[in-house]
Amino acid sequence: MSAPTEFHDRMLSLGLARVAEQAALASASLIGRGDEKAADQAAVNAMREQLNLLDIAGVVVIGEGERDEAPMLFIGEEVGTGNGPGVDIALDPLEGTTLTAKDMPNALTVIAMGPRGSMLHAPDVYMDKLAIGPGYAEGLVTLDMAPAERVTTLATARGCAPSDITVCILERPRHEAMIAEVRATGAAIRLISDGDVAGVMHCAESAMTGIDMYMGQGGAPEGVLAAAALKCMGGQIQGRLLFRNEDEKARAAKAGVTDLDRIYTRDEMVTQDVIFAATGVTGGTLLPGIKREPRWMTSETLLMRSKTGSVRRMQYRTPVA
Ligand SMILES: O=P(O)(O)OC[C@H]1O[C@](O)(COP(=O)(O)O)[C@@H](O)[C@@H]1O
Ligand SMILES: [Mn+2]
Repeated sequence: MSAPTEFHDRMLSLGLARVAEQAALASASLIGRGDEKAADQAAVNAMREQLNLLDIAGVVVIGEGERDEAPMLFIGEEVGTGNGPGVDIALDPLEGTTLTAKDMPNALTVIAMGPRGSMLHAPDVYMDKLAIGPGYAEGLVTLDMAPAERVTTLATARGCAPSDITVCILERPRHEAMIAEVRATGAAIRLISDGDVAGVMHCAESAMTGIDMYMGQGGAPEGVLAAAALKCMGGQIQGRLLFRNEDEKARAAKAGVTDLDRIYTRDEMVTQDVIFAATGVTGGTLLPGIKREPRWMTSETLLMRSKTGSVRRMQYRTPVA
């Protein structure tokens, strides 16, 4: 028998799915109610409660923020019973709080777990991201390329025209120039209002989602979570932290990040094998949302392991009390 402190990813994966599931079910009654904070809080509470049932000595490395701003699931919080392997946890209890409040597609609950030291301790700043799906040469497209070059390079590798490529981008004023440049190549753009973890994951399932590439600036924590997802699903992501002021640089220093200009690859953001779970809150391209019926609630969860590349879709149904 191996040591109890080893990271048993097979055994822990069902527990992780339960954490994502319960967070999603808890926020279900707040879908479309216009209250982002309440929806987020419900997911946070449920996620924390479930995490604390797991036999792990977990530390939140990507969480709700720093201790002084987040009372629960703050960065550095210890979770789990303490009886079990030491693990790092990255989570976003409700990725797409606004999507949930407005009942718009692709809100997810997201959690990843790996051995201690397996994930980049990204501070809560922005990150410039670029992602493509599996099957391409490593480093085919890079953040150093201009947006148009990324598109034409991907099209050439795929043997298609740029007009056959669809790029997913967050609709923000800061992306106006990027959007114009990508459009000038002839490529299509799927603009999303929120939810770039899902945006990146869409690249790994382009046949299902129609998305070939993701680019633009979003949350750094979401970048690490997306890297964990792609490590399981296949596909590439690069990220570069962005700092708007000295305070943000100080946060990076506090998190142990010293090289501020570095471009991180997927395997530099997530350096060891991880497990990843995401449950659909509102219905989307990758996952259906929570279904509420008079007697039942039903959820669907993607549960994935990077070690094997296995992807499970788990439907869960529970009676409504
Ligand atoms: O809204 P901003 O400041 O552009 O930030 C973008 C980030 O916010 C989100 O759209 C939503 O995140 P939350 O729902 O967790 O707040 C992320 O997917 C994305 O990375
Ligand atoms: Mn988020």
